[in-house]
Amino acid sequence: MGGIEFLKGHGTQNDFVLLPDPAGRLDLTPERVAALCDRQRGLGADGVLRVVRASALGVESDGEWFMDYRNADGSIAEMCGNGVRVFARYLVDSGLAAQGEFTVGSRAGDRPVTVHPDRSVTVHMGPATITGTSVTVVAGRPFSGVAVDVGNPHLVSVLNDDVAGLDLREQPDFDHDVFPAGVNLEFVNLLGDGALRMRVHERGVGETRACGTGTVAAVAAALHLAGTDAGESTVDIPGGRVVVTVERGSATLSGPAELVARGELDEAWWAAAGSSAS
Ligand SMILES: N[C@@H](CCC[C@H](N)C(=O)O)C(=O)O
Repeated sequence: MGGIEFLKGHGTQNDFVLLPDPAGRLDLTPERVAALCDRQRGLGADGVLRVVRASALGVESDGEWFMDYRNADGSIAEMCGNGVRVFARYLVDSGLAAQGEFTVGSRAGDRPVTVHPDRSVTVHMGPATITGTSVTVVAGRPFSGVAVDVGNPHLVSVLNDDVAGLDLREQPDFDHDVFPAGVNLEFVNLLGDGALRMRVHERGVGETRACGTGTVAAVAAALHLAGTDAGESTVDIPGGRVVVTVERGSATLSGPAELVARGELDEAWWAAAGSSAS
């Protein structure tokens, strides 16, 4: 077997290892994902994007390519908004898709994307659905929030205090009856004129510097609390800025997507990573 190709990329500093695997041959175990994403014993990333043909997985999609997304802990998630942008960037830069509009398959369904000449990418994120309310507890402090489904689960809490003051190093508590499969937790300040500032604690990762589905959830929740279901916002996250539009039944996410490096994984490391925390 030849070496296993990888790339490293990020969207507003939500960073990913990309594994081109058109025919779906890689044995991508949770252990290998966790080892790749480990910032000491691996390459380091918030998640892995396996680039595989939808037909190779037998997945129904209008797009040729399927984003097989994994969280840093090895768990599988339905959708990753920043990941789709980086995935689309890779397809265009590698000549696997033409710049402009095309569709990427994901576990949450097809996601039409537009890759712009300035290297930014817009993703049609599907509906952001308000599903109720719940509470999260951060370092002993309860915060009520709005639950939002963006293909994956979110709980958005709007704070009066600056979100910069939150300690998100530990997993915040949440209601496991409401979120049996876990939840991404967004903490938001309203900046006026619809602009938001956000920090996020991601399911399966921990605090990250950006979360695309999280920014869509945050805007949908802010609009809901303001008594409406449509609007456009900038969202400032630690890793940069994205623009989100929400309409009834659909949302878009626009922001940068960069590729940083490409190389080959060491075969002995890959083999050992499949079985234990090497
Ligand atoms: N960073 C992503 C979301 C990745 C999945 C999430 N951690 C989950 O488990 O649902 C994004 O940009 O949307």
